[in-house]
Amino acid sequence: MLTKKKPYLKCSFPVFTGLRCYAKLHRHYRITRKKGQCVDPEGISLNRAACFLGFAFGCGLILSFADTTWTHFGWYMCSLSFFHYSEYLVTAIINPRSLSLDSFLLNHSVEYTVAAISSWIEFTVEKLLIPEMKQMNWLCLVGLVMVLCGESLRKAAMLTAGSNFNHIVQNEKAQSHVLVTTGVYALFRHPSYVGWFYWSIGTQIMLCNPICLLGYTIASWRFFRERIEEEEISLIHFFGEDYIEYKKVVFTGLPFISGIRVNS
Ligand SMILES: C[S@@+](CC[C@H](N)C(=O)[O-])C[C@H]1O[C@@H](n2cnc3c(N)ncnc32)[C@H](O)[C@@H]1O
Repeated sequence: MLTKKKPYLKCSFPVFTGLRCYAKLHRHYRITRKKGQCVDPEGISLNRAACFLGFAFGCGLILSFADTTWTHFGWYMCSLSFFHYSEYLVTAIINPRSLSLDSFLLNHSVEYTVAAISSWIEFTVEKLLIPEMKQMNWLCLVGLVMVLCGESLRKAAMLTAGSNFNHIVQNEKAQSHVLVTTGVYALFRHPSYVGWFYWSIGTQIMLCNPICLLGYTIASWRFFRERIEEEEISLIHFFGEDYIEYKKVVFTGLPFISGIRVNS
């Protein structure tokens, strides 16, 4: 008799592939060390990070399609792992010279890690105590749309800025650095920050996490306000009048953030 395959079993492919890659890599690393050969720690860490993200994405897919009440957490796992993986991938396309393990943005800051862990704790505690709170499908869908739009805007900004985009704000102008004012940069002065801001809030709406939603909104708003001011000092220093003119006509894109004040 033919038995129907469970749909979520199809999604287990990335999980097993991720695990197999990780195991192979670990074996290779042990053998190389045993033989006293030179190992490339950065390369090993890169592969580990990529395998880990593939594994997390696969687990997220399984949860999303399985018959469970953890579906929205599955969406969240897919969004988070895709975001970090694609940060590395797009950096590899636009600015390979700056590519490193940090391009995954996994070790962004202690605050970022604490924020992520807090959201997992809030989700689990509320799910156990008030399970119906986590079943507001329409709200989770709003969060998912915010995540998808935020992600697309951020990646569009990175692709538009090309080699002028760097995860580390530059204080010295490279010869090749030019001012970008087209595409999504004609809509917002800081499109990648706008995308990241709404993406991070969207993840908490998707998880129906009221405490983290408030915390994420305040913390990321403050973070981007400071970062934009710092970045604009450098940009004015690099591009002078051209940036001041650009600043006059294009809004930052973030609510109540106007960037550095310029006395004219
Ligand atoms: C992480 S990227 C963020 C770019 C921009 N703030 C955004 O949100 O899309 C930071 C780097 O982009 C550069 N940058 C920011 N705006 C730029 C623009 N309009 N044209 C060229 N480079 C820019 C800065 O010099 C900095 O090194």
